[in-house]
Amino acid sequence: MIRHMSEYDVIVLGAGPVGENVADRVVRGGLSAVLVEHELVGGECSYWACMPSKALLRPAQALRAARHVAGAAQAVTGELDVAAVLARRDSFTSGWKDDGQVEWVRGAGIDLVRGHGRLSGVRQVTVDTADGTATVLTARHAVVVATGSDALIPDTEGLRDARPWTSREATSAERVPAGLAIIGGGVVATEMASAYASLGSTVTLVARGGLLRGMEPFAGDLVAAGLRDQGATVLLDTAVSRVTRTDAGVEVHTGDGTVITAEEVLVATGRTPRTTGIGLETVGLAAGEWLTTDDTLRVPGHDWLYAAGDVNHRALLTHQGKYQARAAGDVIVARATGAPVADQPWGRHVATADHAAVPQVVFTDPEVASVGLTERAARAAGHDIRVVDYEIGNVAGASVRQDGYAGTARMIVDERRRVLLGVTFAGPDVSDLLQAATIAVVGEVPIERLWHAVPAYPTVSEIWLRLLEAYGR
Ligand SMILES: Cc1cc2nc3c(=O)[nH]c(=O)nc-3n(C[C@H](O)[C@H](O)[C@H](O)COP(=O)(O)OP(=O)(O)OC[C@H]3O[C@@H](n4cnc5c(N)ncnc54)[C@H](O)[C@@H]3O)c2cc1C
Ligand SMILES: NC(=O)c1ccc[n+]([C@@H]2O[C@H](COP(=O)([O-])OP(=O)(O)OC[C@H]3O[C@@H](n4cnc5c(N)ncnc54)[C@H](O)[C@@H]3O)[C@@H](O)[C@H]2O)c1
Repeated sequence: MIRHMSEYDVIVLGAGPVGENVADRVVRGGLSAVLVEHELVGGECSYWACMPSKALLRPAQALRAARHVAGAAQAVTGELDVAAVLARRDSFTSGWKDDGQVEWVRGAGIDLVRGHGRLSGVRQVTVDTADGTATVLTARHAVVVATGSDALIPDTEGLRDARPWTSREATSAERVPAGLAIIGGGVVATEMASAYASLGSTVTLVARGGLLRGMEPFAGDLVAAGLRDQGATVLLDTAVSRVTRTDAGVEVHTGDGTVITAEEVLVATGRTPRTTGIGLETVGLAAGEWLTTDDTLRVPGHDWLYAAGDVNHRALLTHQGKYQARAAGDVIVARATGAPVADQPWGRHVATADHAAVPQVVFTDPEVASVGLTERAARAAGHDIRVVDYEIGNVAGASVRQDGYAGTARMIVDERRRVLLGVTFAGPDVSDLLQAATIAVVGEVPIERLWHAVPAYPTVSEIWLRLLEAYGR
């Protein structure tokens, strides 16, 4: 039954961090916008991803930091209070209630329709609600798909029947399993291995290759060593052949005949797009695929359809999705009002950084912070590069920060243009070094000018000076 029909300038399907930001930009630009959400306003990031995962990791990181500073270490006489860690995590997810975010949406002048949204034609979305009624929304200008992604569960024998944890269960668990087997070697696997090992679980991580494969190889090596220091077992280059649930928990069988027994198994093998059941076929697009866009986040061949955030597979990160949201929201307003469109590289209406400068932090211990190209990616792209490495522990600020500081920094210099193509830091507390690197890469700051960006003494940021000295003047 059709209950209601409404018209808006812009319809945004999915009220995760990306959808919220698209709608906000649209309204700020003077157009009307409606968000359609079938679960919690705030999306994966707020309730089952970024925030709860970081909340699970931070207390142990703070404890280890104190243990690595003589004087402070003597004051640490107890262990983590697991109940307090879980309670603090719950405060970040607001107990999995979205009242606060709904209030923000209302305050921002955005309408919200709750229910499952699906395209039902050009510039039209039908929202099926729990009471069996449907609301038909039409958009004067644009529909933005910001439905995000789900955990991918591979076709490994027995895995689905074993009722594995995905990132959702790992980030929202109310108790810590005695043993946790983790399949995967990426960001979710390494972060959750660190969190659960610190919380007292016996963790076995099984990676079919190395760890953090898209990053510089030293990052994965340092993270593997860190996880082992935290008591986790890390099995590299190991395939999982079969998983079974038993009365006692789970058994994970590897290709070489090893059987790992644990209470739970976490599958952390990447993501799959939420593009099934959203009516893409009604406008000639395939369901179940990532949505391809141009740099203004518009789907080619459909001048009214945009896709932002995880669902377009450009960069599966909250901050990068929100960056896309700002470009998409603003360009929709510009196109609707006839204002000039700045779609040249690095213009206001394009997400150029998705190709050249995606910053990412892996919140393991040590942390990994990277932006731009790795050595491998730069060579594959045909750049004439020089690779400059420096041990961060040799920097005065690092030695003061932590006894026995171990970490590595690498910058990739484009030798032709003498600018940075990429930077990676791996070491304790390196996350906040990243924005300087991002500015250097995005700003294409010449090496000669970087010498004038003097890092304060004695901060870990002096790594910049050491990298420049290692490169030479
Ligand atoms: C464990 C984990 C940790 C992470 N940590 C970080 C981190 O530290 N930093 C970082 O930058 N990124 C992190 N990420 C990635 C980050 O969570 C995503 O990049 C981000 O959530 C993507 O935002 P989005 O708005 O595109 O999608 P989502 O957050 O998935 O939001 C999509 C929304 O759309 C709704 N929706 C979907 N389909 C429909 C429909 N048909 N009708 C109505 N509503 C619908 C969903 O319910 C959801 O609310 C992490 C991911 C995981 C899994
Ligand atoms: N701190 C952060 O920024 C953060 C934290 C968590 C997640 N995320 C985002 O969430 C996304 C998902 O993370 P993820 O760790 O699930 O994905 P990922 O792509 O980082 O890693 C997937 C891992 O699973 C392995 N894998 C894939 N298929 C497999 C199979 N069939 N069998 C065994 N292993 C297999 C891969 O080799 C890889 O090691 C990432 O793209 C990341 O950007 C970000």
